[in-house]
Amino acid sequence: MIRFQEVTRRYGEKTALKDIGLTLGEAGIHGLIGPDGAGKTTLIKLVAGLIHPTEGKILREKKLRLGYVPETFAMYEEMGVAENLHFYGQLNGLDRERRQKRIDELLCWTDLDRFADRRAGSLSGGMKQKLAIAAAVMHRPDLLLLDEPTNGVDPLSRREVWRLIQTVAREGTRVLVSTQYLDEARHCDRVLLLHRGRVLADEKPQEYRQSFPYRVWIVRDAGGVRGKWLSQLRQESSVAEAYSRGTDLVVWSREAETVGRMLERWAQEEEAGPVETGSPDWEDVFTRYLMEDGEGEEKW
Ligand SMILES: Nc1ncnc2c1ncn2[C@@H]1O[C@H](COP(=O)(O)OP(=O)(O)OP(=O)(O)O)[C@@H](O)[C@H]1O
Repeated sequence: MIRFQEVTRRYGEKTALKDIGLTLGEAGIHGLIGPDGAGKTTLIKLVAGLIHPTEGKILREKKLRLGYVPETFAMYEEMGVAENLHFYGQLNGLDRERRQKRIDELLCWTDLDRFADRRAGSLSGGMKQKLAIAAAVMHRPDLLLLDEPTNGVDPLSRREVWRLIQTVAREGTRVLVSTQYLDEARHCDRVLLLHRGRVLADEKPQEYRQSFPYRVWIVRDAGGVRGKWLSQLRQESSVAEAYSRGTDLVVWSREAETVGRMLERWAQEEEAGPVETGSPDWEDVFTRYLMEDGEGEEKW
């Protein structure tokens, strides 16, 4: 277990994390979600012990073995895939026999066995991340830290990377993983939402969804009327939020009947629609917290 006690971390004048009190390291996957600059990397580096709090304390379980996958690819690009793993195994003190056995296991597990001799620098984004994860779990850590492991990875490889993370967690390694992809919350057992260096919430994914306080309306194919409707909707007291998603218009309201009837009428008049009522998606669920924190327009 790792406990943060009123931890503040500054870089010069800039406060990256403010008064953080939290406990990390439960079994399973703990996701870390927040917009650019929220403080995710700073939090992970503090857990890893790579940087230290400016104020406050971090209490860490003794003899905690950590694995760390940083935001930027940290393997030796000129070395082969298996060669990189040998190197990490050596660093972690595995003797030759145990190292070879573990590397065979990891190559097979990541489907990188066909590429064992390939230069690490020539791998695709997804394969690079799989190699980085294999190197980080070489010594079977108690806690694996991953800083945006799916950033810039194509959607199919993202699924592969999550499959690996889930296997690591099932085998008993606790995982702390940051992401900018909100829908990846569904892979986590718990999600910590960071914004401007503060923790806004730390709950199970289903709890976020269940506590969403608004009914959601979606006007499909609202292309031509979006701009006009958005400005009208934002003046309506019964509308909590209205925004465009692709060619759709999304509206949140506590008074769903009034808003629903109004949207239906508009859609008929302007030949837009259909108008549907739906459940909030991950963007709705997390944007609500940013909005309540006084920032409606912040980009994820
Ligand atoms: N070395 C540094 N010197 C000065 N400011 C920094 C430094 N590292 C981070 N910051 C600032 O601290 C804040 C938090 O940064 P951090 O990298 O932890 O956020 P993040 O959530 O990981 O964002 P990103 O997804 O952009 O990496 C940001 O405003 C950032 O500009």
